[in-house]
Amino acid sequence: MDKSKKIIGVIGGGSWATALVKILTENVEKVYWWMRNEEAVEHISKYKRNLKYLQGVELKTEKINVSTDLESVVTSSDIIILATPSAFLTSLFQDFPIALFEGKIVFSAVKGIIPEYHAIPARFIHKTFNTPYDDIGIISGPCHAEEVALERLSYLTIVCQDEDIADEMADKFRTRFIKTTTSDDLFGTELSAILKNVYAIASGICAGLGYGDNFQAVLISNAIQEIENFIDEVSPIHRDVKSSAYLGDLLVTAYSKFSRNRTFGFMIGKGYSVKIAQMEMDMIAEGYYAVKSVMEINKKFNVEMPIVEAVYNIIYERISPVIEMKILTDRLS
Ligand SMILES: NC(=O)C1=CN([C@@H]2O[C@H](COP(=O)(O)OP(=O)(O)OC[C@H]3O[C@@H](n4cnc5c(N)ncnc54)[C@H](O)[C@@H]3O)[C@@H](O)[C@H]2O)C=CC1
Ligand SMILES: O=C(CO)COP(=O)(O)O
Repeated sequence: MDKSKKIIGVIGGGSWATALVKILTENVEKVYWWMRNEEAVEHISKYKRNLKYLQGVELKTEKINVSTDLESVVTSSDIIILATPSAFLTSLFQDFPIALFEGKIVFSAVKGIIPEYHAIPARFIHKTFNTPYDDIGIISGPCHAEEVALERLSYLTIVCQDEDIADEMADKFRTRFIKTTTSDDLFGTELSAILKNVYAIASGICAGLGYGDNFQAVLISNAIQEIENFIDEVSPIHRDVKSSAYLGDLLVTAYSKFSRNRTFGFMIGKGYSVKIAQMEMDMIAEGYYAVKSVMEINKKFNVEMPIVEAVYNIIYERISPVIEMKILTDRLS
């Protein structure tokens, strides 16, 4: 098939899916787009805007085929991009005729762990759709949907072990406000993108507790070391964690006012309960689920991860953030 003719389908109706559709319609003639909410579909068709997410973005609806029919979006597309929060993936595909995924390339833009299996999206895709790892890709940052909406210059890292597929997707996402780089580090990039959400929660908690910039710098320096130690242990290949997909994504999430994970952590640092913080945000902080799964996965690898442990203890063991962060300060260097 002519590379440029491959049709893309985006699965998800939130901010990130909306941003990805916006970018794609700069380059391609047709994008299929699935979302759950019929009202949101009608709103897009009528007003060219997503009802609840990135409402400021005027979408090129003449290029978008949006619907709530998941089977038809998958069937119509050659490349499927998953862009829902990780916690909804299992139920979404529970009764789906998996054979429809045969021969499809599947990308994940999800930065979370599927909680039921403690599985990263690449593994979920491989196991659920029988997609070979060479046909699985990752779209990573550093990139916040809100800045894409504003067309502020952003960089995406497109990851696939098959170099041709990575190049092809990088072409489709390159626009006047998006630069793209490629990588073949499927597992390392994905794990790093998941872990940085936990560190962004830690950063938010510390900011909420009143720790200053000096401490934040130490926290994030230690965080990138935890990331490096963990991903090198789980997926030992040569990589440079100073690259944007690792360190850059950590920095943007830990410091940006747009980060849901940081905001969630900030509220906890300010004394909100986990439940109230989640209700207040009305958006998903992936790190909430990820920290539990990382603790579980790490039982096998035994990497020293004091920041992950601190966030877990605060969120799941209900240990006071003041006490837990005080203990953490003695474990950082
Ligand atoms: N927003 C961003 O800047 C970026 C987000 N991501 C990742 O993209 C993924 C999606 O995040 P966002 O779009 O930002 O989330 P969001 O919080 O903006 O939207 C959540 C979406 O989940 C949907 N949803 C809620 N309950 C559902 C259910 N039971 N079943 C199916 N869908 C349900 C909502 O309708 C909405 O479409 C996450 O893994 C996130 O880490 C990755 C890079 C950037
Ligand atoms: O992954 C992101 C930026 O690269 C988005 O992070 P948040 O989910 O914390 O907003």
